[in-house]
Parts: sequence; structure tokens; C-alpha cells
Amino acid sequence: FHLGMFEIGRPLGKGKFGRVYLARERKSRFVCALKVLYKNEIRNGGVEKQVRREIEIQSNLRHPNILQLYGYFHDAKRIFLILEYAGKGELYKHLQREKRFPEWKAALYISQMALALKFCHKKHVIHRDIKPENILVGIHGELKIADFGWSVHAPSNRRKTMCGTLDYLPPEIVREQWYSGKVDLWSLGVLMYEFLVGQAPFEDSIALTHRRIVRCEYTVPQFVSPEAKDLIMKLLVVDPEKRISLEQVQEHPWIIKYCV
Ligand SMILES: CC(C)CCNC(=O)Cn1cc(-c2ccc3c(-c4nc5ccccc5[nH]4)n[nH]c3c2)cn1
Repeated sequence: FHLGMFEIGRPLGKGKFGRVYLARERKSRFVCALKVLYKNEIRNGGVEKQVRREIEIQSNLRHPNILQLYGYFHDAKRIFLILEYAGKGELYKHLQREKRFPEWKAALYISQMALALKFCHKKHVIHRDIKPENILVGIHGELKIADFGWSVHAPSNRRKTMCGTLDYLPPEIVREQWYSGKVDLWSLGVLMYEFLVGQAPFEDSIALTHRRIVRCEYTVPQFVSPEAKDLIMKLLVVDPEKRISLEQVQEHPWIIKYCV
């Protein structure tokens, strides 16, 4: 169907709060992803502030590994977000299909995520929800963080009704303590583990996941290289202050080995 200046194509997936369609701007023929949010759903969900914050945050973050929000417009009932089209779709589908990634690919991906997170932290934005479901893959195979639904300005202890998986939450959030940008380093460790092993390190029943996270109870399978295991162990550290920094991630031998 036509929406003024856009021709709308196939659905690309169900994002949070709404559907996303392939779209093309008439005159320029520019391809993008158009996300439709229904105002009454946002009002009923009491998430106006969160959506406004997400729009504000994502509009100001310009980085090759962050999905771009080009702009937005609205009519009486809907808000339309003009988002970057990621040519190779959702990362979690690639991970499901391939079971787990070879070390060179995981290192490339973790290095790109570290760059994106460093950029966010420089802008005092912490993401808090880094997981495969929130990451898309660009046409050249580069990762793009696509969802800032949980990001806040650091530092924060903003209480949110936890929806979705606990797997990626660090101890300080599980314990509802104050936290900093270091939460994203814990999630980066969980993401790295899942890329290499094919499942999250603390995956279990809700109660057990809770306990395993706060006690940092996980094991790394033999097939993971010693260098990779070393980086995972420096990211999955209970004390946020003792977690490796994003700069140190980029200088880690496992990253250097595959990414330079
Ligand atoms: C409130 C607001 C600021 C939210 C902004 N963030 C989002 O809307 C997060 N979001 C992004 C998407 C999304 C989903 C899919 C795509 C795609 C895409 N490319 C594909 C290629 C092959 C198969 C599927 C594909 N999906 N490109 N861009 C997308 C963007 C869904 N939700």
C-alpha cells in the first residue's frame, strides 16, 4: 500500500510495539524499514516516555554498528519510524541456523559491538539489553544494534518491569542496585559466550538463572580456545569495577588475533 511518499513492501518482522515493513521512498527510491506504532497501544501500555526517549536516543546515535533512525512522522492514530534497512536481517536467526559461530566471526562481531558500545558510553547512553534478538546484520555482514528500548542515561537504577529473558542481566541489575555502563560489558560477555557456545551461560529456569547470575556460576566448554575463555572470564565478573573495559576488550589478544 502507499503511504504518501512511501511504497510499502513485505513485513520484515514484529518489533516491539509494532510491525516493521520494507519500504521505499517514492522520489529518491531510497529503501528503508518503516516501523508503525499505534498511539493507543503506546498509551495503553503506558510507554509514551520510553518511546519518546528511544526516539530521542536513537536519532542522536550515528554509528555504522547502530541501526539508524532517519526520522519519524505521525497521523491521528499511528507513529511511523523511518529506520535503516539491514540487508541481512536478524542476527538471532543466523545464530539459530549456524548453531554457533566460528571464533573468527565471533571475534569480528564482539569487536564491532565493543565499538558501538564505546560510542554509546561516550554519549552517556547505556544500552542494558544487548542480546542477539536486538541486533541486525547489514548488507556487508556488519552488526547493527537495533533496539534501545531499555537504554537509559547513565548512571541509573531505573526499575523496569523485567520482560523478556533474564539471561543477559548482570548481577547489579538482578539485585536492583545502582549500576553504570559496566552493565553492557557483562552483556557483551554473555553475547560472546552465546556466539561461541550456542547458548547463554546462565540459561536455566528463572529462579536458577537468577541465582547463577548473582553467583556467576557458568562453565566454558573445552572446544572454546583459551584466549576466548580468558576474555569471557574478564567480562563475566560480578564486581562491575573489576570488569575489563571496552578499550581493553579491543586490545585483548583474542580480538587482535582475528580483527587486525
Ligand atoms: C520507539 C522507537 C525509537 C524504536 C526504535 N527501534 C526500533 O524500532 C527497533 N526495531 C528495529 C526493527 C527492525 C526490524 C527488522 C529490520 C530490518 C530487516 N532487514 C531484513 C532483511 C532480511 C530479513 C529480515 C529483515 N529485517 N531492517 N531494519 C529493521 C529494523 C524492529 N524494531
